[in-house]
Amino acid sequence: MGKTFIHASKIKHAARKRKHHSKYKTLKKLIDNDAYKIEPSKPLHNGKLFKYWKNRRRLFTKIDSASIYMTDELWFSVTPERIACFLAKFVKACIPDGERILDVFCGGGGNTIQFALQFPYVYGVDYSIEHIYCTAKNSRSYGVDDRIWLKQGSWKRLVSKEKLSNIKYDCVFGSPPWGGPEYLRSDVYDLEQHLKPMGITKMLRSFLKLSPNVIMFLPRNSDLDQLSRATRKVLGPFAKCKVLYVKENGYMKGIFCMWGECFSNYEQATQESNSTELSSENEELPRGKKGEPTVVNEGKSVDIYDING
Ligand SMILES: C[S@@+](CC[C@H](N)C(=O)[O-])C[C@H]1O[C@@H](n2cnc3c(N)ncnc32)[C@H](O)[C@@H]1O
Repeated sequence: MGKTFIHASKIKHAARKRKHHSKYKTLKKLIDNDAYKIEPSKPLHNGKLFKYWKNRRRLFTKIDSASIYMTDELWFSVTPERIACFLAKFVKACIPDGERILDVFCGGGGNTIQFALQFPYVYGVDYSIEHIYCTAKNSRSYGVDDRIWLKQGSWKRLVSKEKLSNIKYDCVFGSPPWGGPEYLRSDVYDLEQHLKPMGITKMLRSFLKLSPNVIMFLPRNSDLDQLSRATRKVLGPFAKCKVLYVKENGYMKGIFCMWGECFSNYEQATQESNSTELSSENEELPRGKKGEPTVVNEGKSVDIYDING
């Protein structure tokens, strides 16, 4: 299954087998030292991360009952569990027969794990071997490491070398780096300049090489006009991007941007994707009517959901 990937439940074996390769040497060291394991009751040494640590149970609800592994970067990068769970159920509702999901920047496995709870084959890519290790460990704690395959590598390189195209993915998801917590410094987030490792147009093009169904998790202050332009440039003048503003506990967490026919009529899917109450609000809706996914211009439509938690 996915020759270029390592099965998450076999990373120890892979690290031992390829121990002469530098990245596997690092992986072996991490495994041997049980590195990055969180002691949930002990505040972190790094004071700057305290506010993230205080919210640790939002990131992984199993943090008190199972072993969770996090690097410093992951504290502010992992998708909170309720949001990741909502998205995974949403994708399942939109693509009920789907089997294979690719999570391009898998980080600590926040999204990968929730996808694996819904789909039988989930592939995670990240250029940090530490994060690949954390995803493997965390997925084990959630009992889904048998459904996850991982690959370390730079997204640009993997796509240009066509290293991932031997698998037919039903959906490609990515939560790319937003450039750290500073992403809110300006009113509008420039999706061409500040998104890593490439701007929105190139990123969309690269995702679409692998599946017609694409989702990205982007900053809440993303420039929607850039999103429209990228959509039309890559997919043609009549193409649409659905934008779902996601709130947790009344706080706007980010936006899910979706391309692909299966995401066009998602009213039904949002109802199916969340077992708790989902409410739509219009207070921060940029333009459009309450509760309706409204086309606000040629390139995008906007909706807003509050995941009560
Ligand atoms: C926002 S985090 C993803 C968090 C993840 N969704 C989760 O819930 O744990 C972004 C990830 O992208 C990875 N990354 C950054 N640049 C990359 C690149 N060029 N290729 C692959 N991964 C990259 C980082 O190592 C980081 O783990």
